[in-house]
Amino acid sequence: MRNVEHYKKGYYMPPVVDMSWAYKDCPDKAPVWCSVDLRDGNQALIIPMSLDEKIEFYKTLVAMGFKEIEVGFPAASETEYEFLRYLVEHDMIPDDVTVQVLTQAREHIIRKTFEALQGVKNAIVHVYNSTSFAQRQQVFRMSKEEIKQIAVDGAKLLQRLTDEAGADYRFEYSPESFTGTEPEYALEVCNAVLDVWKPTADRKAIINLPSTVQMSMPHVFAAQIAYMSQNLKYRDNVVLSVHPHNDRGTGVADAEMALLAGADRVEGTLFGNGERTGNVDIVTVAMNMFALGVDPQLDFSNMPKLVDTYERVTRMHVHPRQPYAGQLVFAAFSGSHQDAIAKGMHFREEGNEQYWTCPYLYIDPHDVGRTYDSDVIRINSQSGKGGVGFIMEQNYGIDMPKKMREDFSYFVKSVSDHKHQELKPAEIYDVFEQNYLNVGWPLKVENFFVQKFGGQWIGKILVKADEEEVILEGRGNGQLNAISNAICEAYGIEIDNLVYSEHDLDRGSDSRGIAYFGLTDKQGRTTWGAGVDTDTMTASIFAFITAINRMEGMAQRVRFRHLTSDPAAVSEFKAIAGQH
Ligand SMILES: CC(=O)SCCNC(=O)CCNC(=O)[C@H](O)C(C)(C)COP(=O)(O)OP(=O)(O)OC[C@H]1O[C@@H](n2cnc3c(N)ncnc32)[C@H](O)[C@@H]1OP(=O)(O)O
Ligand SMILES: CC(C)C(=O)C(=O)O
Repeated sequence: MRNVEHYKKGYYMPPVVDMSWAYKDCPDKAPVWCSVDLRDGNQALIIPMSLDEKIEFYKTLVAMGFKEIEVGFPAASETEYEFLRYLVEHDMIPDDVTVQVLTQAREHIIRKTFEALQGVKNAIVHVYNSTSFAQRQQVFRMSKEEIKQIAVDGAKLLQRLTDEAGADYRFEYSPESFTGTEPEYALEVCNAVLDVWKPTADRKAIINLPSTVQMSMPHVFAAQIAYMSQNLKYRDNVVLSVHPHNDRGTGVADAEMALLAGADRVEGTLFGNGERTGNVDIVTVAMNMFALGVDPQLDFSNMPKLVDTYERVTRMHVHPRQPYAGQLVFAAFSGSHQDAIAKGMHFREEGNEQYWTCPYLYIDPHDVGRTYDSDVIRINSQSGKGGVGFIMEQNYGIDMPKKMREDFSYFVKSVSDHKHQELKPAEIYDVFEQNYLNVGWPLKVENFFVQKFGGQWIGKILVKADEEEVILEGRGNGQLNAISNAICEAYGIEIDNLVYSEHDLDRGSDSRGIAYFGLTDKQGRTTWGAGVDTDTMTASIFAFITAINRMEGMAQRVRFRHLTSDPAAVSEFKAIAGQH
């Protein structure tokens, strides 16, 4: 790459690097979650949310179980200010929910923020200033002492205004751009702020460490968090929070490793909306816990609805591959995956496994409100018999013999390949119907009857062949055998092997059955057919005729052996068969 020499590591390792947290495999309980969708997420939108949109999003967050919600930056705009006022005036802050507001460490902005807070019972006032080397050098052009003083002055003003208001607000401080700050200096600033607030067990302070811009691999961030966690003053009375962004695409890893390294709280957004590449995606972090058997204490059981609300109010889109939430994240198109999933589902249905272990599906799609039918097994030219069979069985109750599934799946594959598109269950059924079900050309069954004489069955079948109605007659040791012999003898068909099965399609007195025939000729070529009728014998004959009709060269055979029957005999047959 050109210009690589323009880059260097912009982060700082802590003076003591403790990696012992890496021996833990997973957080053992949910952290405190704080949604910053309405602030950090909102400030990153092309068109920030309107009042109504913020209200809808807020209600969604409360319903999901968020207990801490950063509702905005009240000093930023009228909408932000009005939104908080609306929540207060419409009594929309449940007792167990704390609203959080963000403010720069500047007096007039803090004052405006407090104005907006009037009447709020449970609030967190979140004050920040940037501490990084680059911001000190380029933005503020201030010394470390001067930057620390901004934080301390801001902390003092928060305390004073809270006392004046007779309120019980909690406080949060963020050394913004923490990841570009020397850890010892970040610690010094945070401890100076804590010395102002003197947090107690019943009024803890939040120290929030943001990867405002991600700069390192996640384990480095976690080492920084471990250092802060181990060296912050008043640690027992401090809630250590992280606020990862996603510039390196590892926001989730930052959050997860930080939790192992000592963080108690995570600030993030749904689906990772936020500045640039976004904030950490709380959905993924929480669902990752869920998938390891740890209750995240947030409700994602209707993910499609959540996605819909989010997309509508933010005008952002959830990527089809977004973990747990994307349109395609449970979809299996490829044959071997479908086969394994279908078998895994059967294994589970048989009551074999207490835990979710289905191959290729990390979690049960039902747990996030998705369905197997439309979300999991999806059919295109990469699909195989397992998936096609699963769709036919789940949607239409059609349980073909194994080899027939294979035959059918190649058919479906090729239709999808030629159309160059995915096939929906109804389209797959159409392919089945047109090619395998009651196919009536070149031979069409008009009617039949069978009678037993002595030990033998005599079958007569009236078929339409080449526009001619013909009666065929055969004998056999069973009813079906007599009819099939009638057809095979008439057209010189030799069958080497035969597969037959049938099952009910529906339940009830007039339920239909489906029969399947696989016929293998002397050259080893197999054709398949299915027949549906309320009468099993009729369904079987339809299936047989379909399989015959699908044999190679059958049309020529019918034409070549042009058979005729006396019209009087046909009328007589119809009359007799009609009585049966
Ligand atoms: C990483 C984050 O996401 S932090 C949150 C960022 N979010 C936002 O900024 C959205 C809302 N912000 C706003 O609407 C506006 O910035 C306002 C209303 C808060 C303030 O507006 P303004 O005063 O016009 O401008 P602006 O934010 O650019 O202020 C820059 C000045 O504040 C100083 N400043 C910036 N942040 C801070 C801070 N956290 N604490 C103290 N001073 C700060 C800058 O050094 C600069 O000082 P200077 O005027 O002496 O050069
Ligand atoms: C205000 C702070 C926490 C922030 O949004 C950031 O640093 O990303």
